[in-house]
Amino acid sequence: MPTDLNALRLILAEADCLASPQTVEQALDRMADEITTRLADSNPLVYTVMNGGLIFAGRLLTRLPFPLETSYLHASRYGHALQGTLLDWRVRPTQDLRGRSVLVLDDILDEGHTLAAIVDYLKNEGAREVLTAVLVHKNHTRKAYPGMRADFTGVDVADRFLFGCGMDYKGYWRNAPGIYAVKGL
Ligand SMILES: O=P(O)(O)OC[C@H]1O[C@H](OP(=O)(O)OP(=O)(O)O)[C@H](O)[C@@H]1O
Ligand code: HPA
Repeated sequence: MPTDLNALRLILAEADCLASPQTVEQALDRMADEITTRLADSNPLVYTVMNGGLIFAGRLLTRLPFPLETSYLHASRYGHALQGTLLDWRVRPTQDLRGRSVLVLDDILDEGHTLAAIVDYLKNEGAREVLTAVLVHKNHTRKAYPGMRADFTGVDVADRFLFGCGMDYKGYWRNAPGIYAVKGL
């Protein structure tokens, strides 16, 4: 079936904006300051979690004024679905992690199973410390463990289905510049 582009345009037009592009910019500036304070002298290896972390990482990394290395990994639990299932590792890290400080960047901590599995994996590979940064923390009590939070968070938002700034609605609108909730979801 051909993609219904007008239906996709309507999704954005009717969505609730939970964080404006300006709010996102301010959150990125604050996160960059916090991460710089914590990691400027640690020579970190910074992993972007594909695909959702791509836009967040691109916007954050140029704000970090210290030496670091970048790489990516790909783990997916949702595909284009609105609910998560088992984590599917598509690209695992290949670098030597022994003794390294590692920072993981992703768009959202929703239930947290994705980040929890990635952190476990990186620690098992010998990382000295693994820190996490997400643009969005979704407020609810269904986390992988009670009280789970990333080390660095951009904005806390309501328990809705979100898109924009890397988060997709059925594969679309990762490119939307703010953080939006689908009407009725
Ligand atoms: O906290 P959780 O409930 O585990 O969900 C968060 C994860 O879900 C999304 O990835 P997704 O599986 O949709 O893959 P994608 O990044 O390729 O869209 C998002 O980018 C996070 O990685
Ligand atoms: O609310 C969401 N939107 C898009 N992708 C996601 N992955 C986990 N939660 C979400």
